[in-house]
Amino acid sequence: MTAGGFDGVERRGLMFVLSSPSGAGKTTLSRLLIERMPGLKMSVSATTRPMRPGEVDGRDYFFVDKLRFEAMVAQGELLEWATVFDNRYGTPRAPVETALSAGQDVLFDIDWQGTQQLREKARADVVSVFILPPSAADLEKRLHTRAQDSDEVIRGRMSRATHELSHWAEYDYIVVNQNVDDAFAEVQSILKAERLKRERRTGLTEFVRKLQRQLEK
Ligand SMILES: Nc1nc2c(ncn2[C@@H]2O[C@H](COP(=O)(O)OP(=O)(O)O)[C@@H](O)[C@H]2O)c(=O)[nH]1
Ligand SMILES: Nc1ncnc2c1ncn2[C@@H]1O[C@H](COP(=O)(O)OP(=O)(O)O)[C@@H](O)[C@H]1O
Repeated sequence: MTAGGFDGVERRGLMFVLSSPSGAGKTTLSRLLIERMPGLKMSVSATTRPMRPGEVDGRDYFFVDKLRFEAMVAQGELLEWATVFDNRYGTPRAPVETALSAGQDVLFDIDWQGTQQLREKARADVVSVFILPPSAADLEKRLHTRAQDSDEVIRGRMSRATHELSHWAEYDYIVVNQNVDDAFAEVQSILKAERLKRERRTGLTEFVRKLQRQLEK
């Protein structure tokens, strides 16, 4: 898992995880990150939930039926998986491994159960961010303005928010998404700083040795 650093120092790729109660803004922030941060690739999950208007199969999710999902689990094709809102969600393993070994970082929009599983598998390579809404009223308003779920589904998502929220302390960073631009700038700073962590920069010894040789001349 060696990535070419932007400054010429080799480093390991990282797994950048965003989680939040539904409606807090993970999808919005993920899209901005993918658009604006070179070297970052989205992990597209498989799900058994129905497609929402505007979603595209293979871009937003791989929409599969229960049988196909079970087969993916049985064949070890998923890096992690969980049941959320009575639907199954899971991360296909192969694209993540390919991206990391090609020197890219991978972005995950997954829940706390998936984050725990990734952490168990690759603690040193996981950087996790929990996104909070500014208030419960804002969260509900956002779920309504997204206008993609029925009132009943929205009620379900609101009541699950309390449970999701209870996992905030398991995350490395907490960002309050009041204003999208500010929240994006914060998430972007986290990624930029994490890319510079010494332990991840496997090429540092060689880089510094080269500098020393140049200085000794
Ligand atoms: N563990 C796990 N959770 C996932 C995965 N994909 C999506 N999720 C989570 O499932 C939850 C529901 O996602 P979704 O139905 O798209 O609704 P959203 O919360 O409005 O984005 C969110 O908390 C996602 O982060 C996955 O591959 N694994
Ligand atoms: N800071 C914000 N202020 C106002 N609306 C927002 C903000 N961030 C996201 N939204 C809107 O809230 C809704 C839910 O956001 P989304 O990114 O789909 O959340 P999640 O992926 O966490 O469920 C969307 O309609 C989105 O445009």
